[in-house]
Amino acid sequence: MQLVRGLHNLRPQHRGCVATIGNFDGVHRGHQAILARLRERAVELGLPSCVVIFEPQPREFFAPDTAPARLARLRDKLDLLAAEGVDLVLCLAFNQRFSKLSASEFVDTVLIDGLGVKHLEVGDDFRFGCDRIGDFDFLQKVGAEKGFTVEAAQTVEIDGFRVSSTKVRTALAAADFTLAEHLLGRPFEISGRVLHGQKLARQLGTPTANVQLKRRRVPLTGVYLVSAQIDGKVWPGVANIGVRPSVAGDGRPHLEIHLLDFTGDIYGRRLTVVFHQKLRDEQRFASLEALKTAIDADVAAARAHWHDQPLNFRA
Ligand SMILES: Cc1cc2nc3c(=O)[nH]c(=O)nc-3n(C[C@H](O)[C@H](O)[C@H](O)COP(=O)(O)O)c2cc1C
Ligand SMILES: Nc1ncnc2c1ncn2[C@@H]1O[C@H](COP(=O)(O)OP(=O)(O)OP(=O)(O)O)[C@@H](O)[C@H]1O
Repeated sequence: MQLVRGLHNLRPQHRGCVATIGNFDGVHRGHQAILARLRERAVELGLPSCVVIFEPQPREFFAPDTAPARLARLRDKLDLLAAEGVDLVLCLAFNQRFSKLSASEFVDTVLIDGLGVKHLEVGDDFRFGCDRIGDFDFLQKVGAEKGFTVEAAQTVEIDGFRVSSTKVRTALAAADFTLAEHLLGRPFEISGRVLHGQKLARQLGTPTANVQLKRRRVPLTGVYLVSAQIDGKVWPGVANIGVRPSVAGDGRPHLEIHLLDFTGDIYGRRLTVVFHQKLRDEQRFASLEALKTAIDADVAAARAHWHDQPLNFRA
């Protein structure tokens, strides 16, 4: 899969494709259904498939303080799109100028002049352009004039509600990992590189791996039973994700994992953390001793859980 950043980096060989547009945060089962259709159309027409995404996502541009947390990093999104058989990702900078494009200008600039789109696949509720008039009917009309076809994918529902990134966030906030997995079509996970922490954890008696989080907002906080994959091997553990109110922090969220009975050095390595169950909310403790007592209890709870339910027997 090829990644092209910005219209100016498109080359003549990128013209003529089947495309879809959206945030694709989490690449959930609704997204997967659209991507399957995209793949089918690409094969039928003998053209490459292209997904147009935005960085930042439009809501992050318009309302940076209230935009929801991302479910996945850009890098994860690209990996997931590649796994869905996408040939090309066009990543457009959503900036002031871009936000002012009308639906017609968007079609001309991106779809016609940029990509030479022959077929467009969209969700039934898809809308775009500063005037928000860029919906399915509009696209069909313009497509007929400018020489591309448009198809609206049927809404993917699970248990009677539409699958959406928003719904996955709600499931995560409620620590409903079974529902999140159902919506995503895979368990919810966060991956990142292991960084050096403040080395306080050792003092607290519980060594932790600090996983780099690049964003200021996370879709879940608290203490969780987790499993972590390192170099293809899976370890049971317990993790805290949050701002660590008991220690002078930088106000940014941190993900710290204590892997049970693990002793290796994993600084700099990539860790993938799967969340299984919430133990408690993150708390502000008055002293390090109180924090240590709570963490010891979390580790004991994790030990008991993973003893009763070893990882390889988990459904
Ligand atoms: C299982 C577990 C639970 C934790 N719970 C909390 C908590 O409730 N409140 C808090 O402020 N920090 C909590 N922490 C984070 C600790 O404050 C953190 O591990 C400690 O500051 C060490 O940081 P360092 O690795 O950067 O040295 C928790 C950590 C772990 C591993
Ligand atoms: N459940 C679904 N069924 C069919 N199409 C969907 C579904 N969810 C999203 N899509 C479509 O996938 C494309 C990308 O969706 P996008 O990521 O922008 O929205 P979303 O998943 O609904 O997220 P949010 O909850 O943030 O609105 C759009 O064309 C959208 O209409």
